[in-house]
Amino acid sequence: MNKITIIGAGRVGETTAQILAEEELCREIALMDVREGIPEGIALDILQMAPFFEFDCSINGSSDPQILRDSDLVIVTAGLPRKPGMSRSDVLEANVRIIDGVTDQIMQYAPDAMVLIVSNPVDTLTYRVAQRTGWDRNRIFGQAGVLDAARMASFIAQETGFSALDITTMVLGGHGDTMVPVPRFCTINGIPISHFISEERIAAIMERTRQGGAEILALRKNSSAYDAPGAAVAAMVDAIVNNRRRLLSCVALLEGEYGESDIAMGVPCVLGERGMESIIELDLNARERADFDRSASAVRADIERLNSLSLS
Ligand SMILES: NC(=O)c1ccc[n+]([C@@H]2O[C@H](COP(=O)([O-])OP(=O)(O)OC[C@H]3O[C@@H](n4cnc5c(N)ncnc54)[C@H](O)[C@@H]3O)[C@@H](O)[C@H]2O)c1
Ligand SMILES: O=C(O)C[C@H](O)C(=O)O
Repeated sequence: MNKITIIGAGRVGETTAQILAEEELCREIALMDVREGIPEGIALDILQMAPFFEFDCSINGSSDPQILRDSDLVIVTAGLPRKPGMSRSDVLEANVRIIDGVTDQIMQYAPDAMVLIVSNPVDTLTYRVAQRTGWDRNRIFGQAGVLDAARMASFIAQETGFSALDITTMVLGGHGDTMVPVPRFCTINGIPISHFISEERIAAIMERTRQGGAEILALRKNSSAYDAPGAAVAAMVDAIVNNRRRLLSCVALLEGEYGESDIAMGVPCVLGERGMESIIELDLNARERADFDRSASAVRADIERLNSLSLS
Protein backbone atom coordinates (compact mmCIF):
# COMPACT_ATOMS: atom_id res chain seq x y z
CA MET A 1 0.00 0.00 0.00
CA ASN A 2 1.29 3.43 -0.82
CA LYS A 3 -0.34 5.94 1.53
CA ILE A 4 -2.26 5.71 4.81
CA THR A 5 -3.62 8.83 6.49
CA ILE A 6 -4.63 8.91 10.14
CA ILE A 7 -7.14 11.61 11.04
CA GLY A 8 -6.81 12.48 14.72
CA ALA A 9 -3.22 12.65 15.98
CA GLY A 10 -4.19 11.95 19.58
CA ARG A 11 -3.16 8.98 21.67
CA VAL A 12 -4.63 6.24 19.48
CA GLY A 13 -3.62 8.01 16.26
CA GLU A 14 -0.02 8.47 17.40
CA THR A 15 0.34 4.87 18.64
CA THR A 16 -1.13 3.55 15.40
CA ALA A 17 1.27 5.67 13.34
CA GLN A 18 4.22 4.37 15.35
CA ILE A 19 3.28 0.74 14.78
CA LEU A 20 2.52 1.26 11.08
CA ALA A 21 5.97 2.81 10.69
CA GLU A 22 7.78 0.16 12.73
CA GLU A 23 6.10 -2.56 10.70
CA GLU A 24 6.55 -0.62 7.43
CA LEU A 25 2.98 -1.28 6.39
CA CYS A 26 3.00 1.43 3.71
CA ARG A 27 5.35 3.80 1.91
CA GLU A 28 3.82 7.01 3.28
CA ILE A 29 2.03 7.80 6.55
CA ALA A 30 0.19 11.08 6.98
CA LEU A 31 -1.22 12.45 10.24
CA MET A 32 -3.95 15.08 10.28
CA ASP A 33 -5.33 16.92 13.31
CA VAL A 34 -7.08 20.19 14.01
CA ARG A 35 -4.47 21.02 16.67
CA GLU A 36 -1.92 23.00 14.66
CA GLY A 37 1.69 21.87 14.93
CA ILE A 38 0.84 18.65 16.78
CA PRO A 39 0.62 16.33 13.74
CA GLU A 40 3.84 17.80 12.32
CA GLY A 41 5.60 17.32 15.68
CA ILE A 42 4.42 13.72 16.06
CA ALA A 43 5.42 12.89 12.49
CA LEU A 44 8.92 14.26 13.07
CA ASP A 45 9.28 12.39 16.36
CA ILE A 46 8.25 9.07 14.79
CA LEU A 47 10.50 9.69 11.80
CA GLN A 48 13.44 9.94 14.19
CA MET A 49 12.74 6.37 15.36
CA ALA A 50 13.68 5.14 11.87
CA PRO A 51 17.34 4.33 12.59
CA PHE A 52 16.32 2.21 15.61
CA PHE A 53 13.49 0.31 13.93
CA GLU A 54 15.03 0.35 10.47
CA PHE A 55 12.13 1.68 8.44
CA ASP A 56 12.28 4.15 5.60
CA CYS A 57 8.67 5.09 4.90
CA SER A 58 7.91 8.82 4.92
CA ILE A 59 5.82 10.41 7.69
CA ASN A 60 4.20 13.82 7.43
CA GLY A 61 1.73 15.76 9.53
CA SER A 62 -0.58 18.68 8.83
CA SER A 63 -3.77 20.41 9.87
CA ASP A 64 -4.62 20.93 6.22
CA PRO A 65 -7.07 18.27 4.97
CA GLN A 66 -5.31 18.33 1.60
CA ILE A 67 -2.81 15.97 3.20
CA LEU A 68 -5.51 13.32 2.58
CA ARG A 69 -4.85 13.40 -1.16
CA ASP A 70 -3.85 10.05 -2.70
CA SER A 71 -4.62 8.07 0.48
CA ASP A 72 -5.37 4.41 -0.12
CA LEU A 73 -6.65 3.97 3.43
CA VAL A 74 -7.86 6.56 5.95
CA ILE A 75 -7.96 5.66 9.65
CA VAL A 76 -10.28 7.85 11.72
CA THR A 77 -9.27 8.33 15.36
CA ALA A 78 -10.54 11.91 15.68
CA GLY A 79 -12.94 12.62 18.48
CA LEU A 80 -13.42 12.66 22.22
CA PRO A 81 -12.61 9.65 24.34
CA ARG A 82 -15.04 9.00 27.21
CA LYS A 83 -14.15 9.94 30.78
CA PRO A 84 -14.38 7.59 33.77
CA GLY A 85 -18.04 6.91 34.61
CA MET A 86 -19.20 7.54 31.03
CA SER A 87 -20.28 4.98 28.44
CA ARG A 88 -18.94 5.18 24.90
CA SER A 89 -22.40 6.29 23.77
CA ASP A 90 -22.09 9.40 25.92
CA VAL A 91 -19.66 10.90 23.38
CA LEU A 92 -21.93 10.19 20.41
CA GLU A 93 -23.33 13.68 20.02
CA ALA A 94 -19.92 15.41 20.20
CA ASN A 95 -18.19 12.87 18.00
CA VAL A 96 -20.79 12.59 15.24
CA ARG A 97 -20.28 16.28 14.48
CA ILE A 98 -16.53 15.71 14.22
CA ILE A 99 -16.99 12.56 12.14
CA ASP A 100 -19.36 14.27 9.71
CA GLY A 101 -16.77 16.97 9.03
CA VAL A 102 -14.02 14.41 8.64
CA THR A 103 -16.17 12.30 6.31
CA ASP A 104 -16.75 15.28 4.05
CA GLN A 105 -12.99 15.89 3.91
CA ILE A 106 -12.36 12.25 3.01
CA MET A 107 -15.01 12.39 0.27
CA GLN A 108 -13.43 15.56 -1.14
CA TYR A 109 -9.74 14.65 -0.99
CA ALA A 110 -9.60 10.85 -0.89
CA PRO A 111 -12.67 9.67 -2.81
CA ASP A 112 -11.14 6.29 -3.65
CA ALA A 113 -9.87 5.40 -0.17
CA MET A 114 -11.01 2.72 2.24
CA VAL A 115 -12.01 4.06 5.67
CA LEU A 116 -11.32 2.37 9.00
CA ILE A 117 -13.23 3.98 11.88
CA VAL A 118 -11.90 3.82 15.43
CA SER A 119 -13.62 6.79 17.11
CA ASN A 120 -16.40 5.90 19.54
CA PRO A 121 -19.14 4.89 19.66
CA VAL A 122 -17.51 2.99 16.82
CA ASP A 123 -20.52 0.97 15.60
CA THR A 124 -22.78 4.00 15.26
CA LEU A 125 -20.05 6.16 13.74
CA THR A 126 -19.16 3.47 11.20
CA TYR A 127 -22.85 3.35 10.29
CA ARG A 128 -22.86 7.13 9.98
CA VAL A 129 -19.82 7.21 7.67
CA ALA A 130 -21.35 4.46 5.52
CA GLN A 131 -24.60 6.41 5.23
CA ARG A 132 -22.94 9.74 4.54
CA THR A 133 -20.55 8.45 1.88
CA GLY A 134 -22.91 5.94 0.29
CA TRP A 135 -19.78 3.98 -0.63
CA ASP A 136 -19.71 0.20 -0.99
CA ARG A 137 -19.63 -1.41 2.41
CA ASN A 138 -16.35 -3.23 1.77
CA ARG A 139 -14.63 0.18 1.95
CA ILE A 140 -16.11 1.30 5.30
CA PHE A 141 -15.48 -0.71 8.43
CA GLY A 142 -14.57 -0.25 12.08
CA GLN A 143 -12.20 -1.61 14.69
CA ALA A 144 -13.60 -3.12 17.87
CA GLY A 145 -13.64 -6.92 17.91
CA VAL A 146 -9.91 -7.28 17.19
CA LEU A 147 -9.16 -5.34 20.38
CA ASP A 148 -11.87 -7.03 22.45
CA ALA A 149 -10.69 -10.47 21.30
CA ALA A 150 -7.09 -9.58 22.20
CA ARG A 151 -8.23 -8.55 25.66
CA MET A 152 -10.07 -11.81 26.11
CA ALA A 153 -7.05 -13.78 24.87
CA SER A 154 -4.76 -12.02 27.32
CA PHE A 155 -7.14 -12.80 30.21
CA ILE A 156 -7.25 -16.47 29.15
CA ALA A 157 -3.44 -16.51 28.95
CA GLN A 158 -3.24 -15.11 32.49
CA GLU A 159 -5.82 -17.61 33.74
CA THR A 160 -4.22 -20.71 32.21
CA GLY A 161 -0.55 -19.75 32.07
CA PHE A 162 -0.47 -20.68 28.35
CA SER A 163 1.03 -18.46 25.66
CA ALA A 164 -1.30 -15.87 24.18
CA LEU A 165 0.12 -16.98 20.81
CA ASP A 166 -1.93 -20.17 20.99
CA ILE A 167 -5.18 -18.53 22.05
CA THR A 168 -7.95 -17.72 19.56
CA THR A 169 -10.98 -15.77 20.73
CA MET A 170 -14.07 -14.23 19.15
CA VAL A 171 -16.04 -11.20 20.34
CA LEU A 172 -19.10 -10.10 18.38
CA GLY A 173 -21.80 -7.43 18.70
CA GLY A 174 -21.55 -3.75 19.54
CA HIS A 175 -18.41 -2.34 21.18
CA GLY A 176 -20.15 -1.54 24.47
CA ASP A 177 -21.25 -3.22 27.67
CA THR A 178 -23.43 -5.60 25.65
CA MET A 179 -20.58 -6.94 23.49
CA VAL A 180 -20.73 -10.69 22.96
CA PRO A 181 -17.62 -12.75 23.79
CA VAL A 182 -18.32 -16.23 22.40
CA PRO A 183 -16.48 -18.89 24.47
CA ARG A 184 -17.67 -21.66 22.12
CA PHE A 185 -15.34 -20.16 19.48
CA CYS A 186 -12.42 -19.67 21.88
CA THR A 187 -9.65 -22.26 21.81
CA ILE A 188 -6.11 -22.91 22.96
CA ASN A 189 -4.39 -24.41 19.97
CA GLY A 190 -7.69 -25.85 18.78
CA ILE A 191 -8.76 -27.19 22.19
CA PRO A 192 -11.91 -25.54 23.56
CA ILE A 193 -11.16 -23.30 26.58
CA SER A 194 -13.77 -25.27 28.57
CA HIS A 195 -11.18 -28.07 28.72
CA PHE A 196 -8.95 -25.84 30.87
CA ILE A 197 -11.21 -23.28 32.56
CA SER A 198 -14.33 -23.78 34.70
CA GLU A 199 -17.67 -22.39 33.55
CA GLU A 200 -17.62 -19.91 36.42
CA ARG A 201 -14.16 -18.57 35.49
CA ILE A 202 -15.14 -18.35 31.80
CA ALA A 203 -18.12 -16.21 32.82
CA ALA A 204 -15.79 -13.97 34.85
CA ILE A 205 -13.41 -13.60 31.86
CA MET A 206 -16.34 -12.72 29.58
CA GLU A 207 -17.44 -10.01 31.98
CA ARG A 208 -13.90 -8.64 32.36
CA THR A 209 -13.68 -8.53 28.54
CA ARG A 210 -16.94 -6.54 28.34
CA GLN A 211 -15.49 -4.09 30.85
CA GLY A 212 -11.98 -4.16 29.36
CA GLY A 213 -12.01 -0.55 28.15
CA ALA A 214 -13.58 0.75 31.38
CA GLU A 215 -10.99 -1.12 33.49
CA ILE A 216 -8.14 0.70 31.75
CA LEU A 217 -9.97 4.02 31.81
CA ALA A 218 -10.47 3.72 35.57
CA LEU A 219 -6.75 3.07 36.08
CA ARG A 220 -5.38 5.60 33.59
CA LYS A 221 -7.98 8.19 34.65
CA ASN A 222 -7.20 10.90 32.09
CA SER A 223 -7.11 8.62 29.10
CA SER A 224 -8.80 5.57 27.69
CA ALA A 225 -6.70 2.75 26.25
CA TYR A 226 -4.46 3.42 23.27
CA ASP A 227 -1.58 0.92 23.19
CA ALA A 228 -3.63 -2.22 22.47
CA PRO A 229 -6.10 -0.23 20.31
CA GLY A 230 -3.21 0.96 18.13
CA ALA A 231 -1.94 -2.61 17.81
CA ALA A 232 -5.45 -3.82 16.91
CA VAL A 233 -5.76 -1.23 14.15
CA ALA A 234 -2.30 -2.18 12.85
CA ALA A 235 -3.33 -5.86 12.75
CA MET A 236 -6.29 -4.93 10.54
CA VAL A 237 -4.05 -2.80 8.32
CA ASP A 238 -1.60 -5.70 8.00
CA ALA A 239 -4.46 -7.98 6.87
CA ILE A 240 -5.46 -5.46 4.18
CA VAL A 241 -2.00 -4.44 3.01
CA ASN A 242 -0.79 -8.02 2.72
CA ASN A 243 -4.12 -9.30 1.41
CA ARG A 244 -4.07 -11.96 4.13
CA ARG A 245 -7.82 -12.57 4.02
CA ARG A 246 -7.82 -12.88 7.80
CA LEU A 247 -11.04 -13.81 9.54
CA LEU A 248 -11.44 -11.05 12.13
CA SER A 249 -14.34 -9.55 14.01
CA CYS A 250 -14.87 -6.10 12.45
CA VAL A 251 -17.61 -3.50 12.61
CA ALA A 252 -19.44 -3.97 9.32
CA LEU A 253 -22.61 -2.67 7.74
CA LEU A 254 -25.14 -5.52 7.81
CA GLU A 255 -27.38 -6.11 4.81
CA GLY A 256 -29.50 -8.98 6.07
CA GLU A 257 -26.71 -10.99 7.71
CA TYR A 258 -27.64 -12.21 11.17
CA GLY A 259 -31.18 -11.07 10.36
CA GLU A 260 -30.11 -7.42 10.65
CA SER A 261 -29.93 -4.53 8.24
CA ASP A 262 -29.49 -0.77 8.44
CA ILE A 263 -27.01 -1.19 11.28
CA ALA A 264 -23.24 -1.60 11.71
CA MET A 265 -21.84 -3.88 14.42
CA GLY A 266 -19.20 -6.49 15.12
CA VAL A 267 -19.37 -9.67 13.04
CA PRO A 268 -16.72 -12.07 11.72
CA CYS A 269 -15.37 -10.65 8.45
CA VAL A 270 -12.80 -11.54 5.85
CA LEU A 271 -10.27 -8.70 5.69
CA GLY A 272 -8.11 -8.45 2.58
CA GLU A 273 -6.93 -6.04 -0.10
CA ARG A 274 -10.49 -4.95 -0.92
CA GLY A 275 -11.15 -4.18 2.76
CA MET A 276 -14.12 -5.90 4.42
CA GLU A 277 -14.51 -8.50 1.68
CA SER A 278 -17.27 -10.65 3.18
CA ILE A 279 -19.18 -11.45 6.35
CA ILE A 280 -19.17 -14.95 7.80
CA GLU A 281 -22.53 -15.99 9.22
CA LEU A 282 -22.18 -18.28 12.21
CA ASP A 283 -24.82 -20.62 13.47
CA LEU A 284 -25.33 -19.05 16.89
CA ASN A 285 -27.00 -21.10 19.62
CA ALA A 286 -30.03 -19.72 21.49
CA ARG A 287 -27.98 -18.05 24.24
CA GLU A 288 -25.50 -16.48 21.81
CA ARG A 289 -28.34 -15.34 19.57
CA ALA A 290 -30.15 -13.68 22.48
CA ASP A 291 -26.93 -11.88 23.50
CA PHE A 292 -26.30 -10.79 19.91
CA ASP A 293 -29.87 -9.47 19.60
CA ARG A 294 -29.54 -7.56 22.87
CA SER A 295 -26.32 -5.98 21.61
CA ALA A 296 -27.96 -5.08 18.28
CA SER A 297 -30.76 -3.36 20.22
CA ALA A 298 -28.20 -1.28 22.12
CA VAL A 299 -26.51 -0.17 18.87
CA ARG A 300 -29.92 0.52 17.33
CA ALA A 301 -30.81 2.77 20.27
CA ASP A 302 -27.69 4.85 19.51
CA ILE A 303 -28.60 4.99 15.80
CA GLU A 304 -32.08 6.20 16.71
CA ARG A 305 -30.56 8.87 18.95
CA LEU A 306 -28.26 9.83 16.08
CA ASN A 307 -31.21 10.11 13.71
CA SER A 308 -33.04 12.37 16.17
CA LEU A 309 -30.17 14.89 16.32
CA SER A 310 -30.41 17.94 14.13
CA LEU A 311 -27.31 17.54 12.02
CA SER A 312 -26.52 18.99 8.62
N1 LIG B 1 -12.77 1.44 18.62
C1 LIG B 1 -11.92 1.22 19.60
O1 LIG B 1 -11.60 0.09 19.95
C2 LIG B 1 -11.29 2.39 20.32
C3 LIG B 1 -10.16 2.20 21.13
C4 LIG B 1 -9.59 3.31 21.75
C5 LIG B 1 -10.12 4.58 21.55
N2 LIG B 1 -11.20 4.72 20.75
C6 LIG B 1 -11.77 6.03 20.47
O2 LIG B 1 -10.88 6.75 19.63
C7 LIG B 1 -11.08 8.14 19.80
C8 LIG B 1 -9.74 8.82 20.05
O3 LIG B 1 -9.20 8.41 21.30
P1 LIG B 1 -7.80 9.05 21.82
O4 LIG B 1 -7.50 8.42 23.11
O5 LIG B 1 -6.81 9.01 20.73
O6 LIG B 1 -8.27 10.57 22.05
P2 LIG B 1 -7.36 11.88 22.01
O7 LIG B 1 -8.13 12.95 22.66
O8 LIG B 1 -6.00 11.56 22.51
O9 LIG B 1 -7.23 12.19 20.43
C9 LIG B 1 -8.30 12.62 19.63
C10 LIG B 1 -7.71 13.59 18.63
O10 LIG B 1 -8.72 13.93 17.68
C11 LIG B 1 -8.43 15.27 17.27
N3 LIG B 1 -9.56 15.85 16.57
C12 LIG B 1 -10.72 16.32 17.07
N4 LIG B 1 -11.50 16.78 16.06
C13 LIG B 1 -10.80 16.62 14.91
C14 LIG B 1 -11.07 16.90 13.55
N5 LIG B 1 -12.23 17.46 13.15
N6 LIG B 1 -10.13 16.59 12.64
C15 LIG B 1 -8.95 16.04 13.00
N7 LIG B 1 -8.64 15.73 14.29
C16 LIG B 1 -9.55 16.02 15.22
C17 LIG B 1 -8.07 15.96 18.58
O11 LIG B 1 -7.41 17.18 18.37
C18 LIG B 1 -7.21 14.90 19.24
O12 LIG B 1 -5.84 15.08 18.92
C19 LIG B 1 -12.08 8.27 20.97
O13 LIG B 1 -13.37 8.46 20.47
C20 LIG B 1 -11.97 6.94 21.67
O14 LIG B 1 -13.12 6.59 22.41
C21 LIG B 1 -11.79 3.65 20.13
O1 LIG C 1 -12.99 2.27 26.54
C1 LIG C 1 -12.98 3.18 25.70
O2 LIG C 1 -13.76 4.15 25.76
C2 LIG C 1 -11.96 3.17 24.60
C3 LIG C 1 -12.04 1.94 23.74
O3 LIG C 1 -13.30 1.74 23.21
C4 LIG C 1 -11.56 0.71 24.44
O4 LIG C 1 -12.28 -0.29 24.46
O5 LIG C 1 -10.44 0.75 24.99
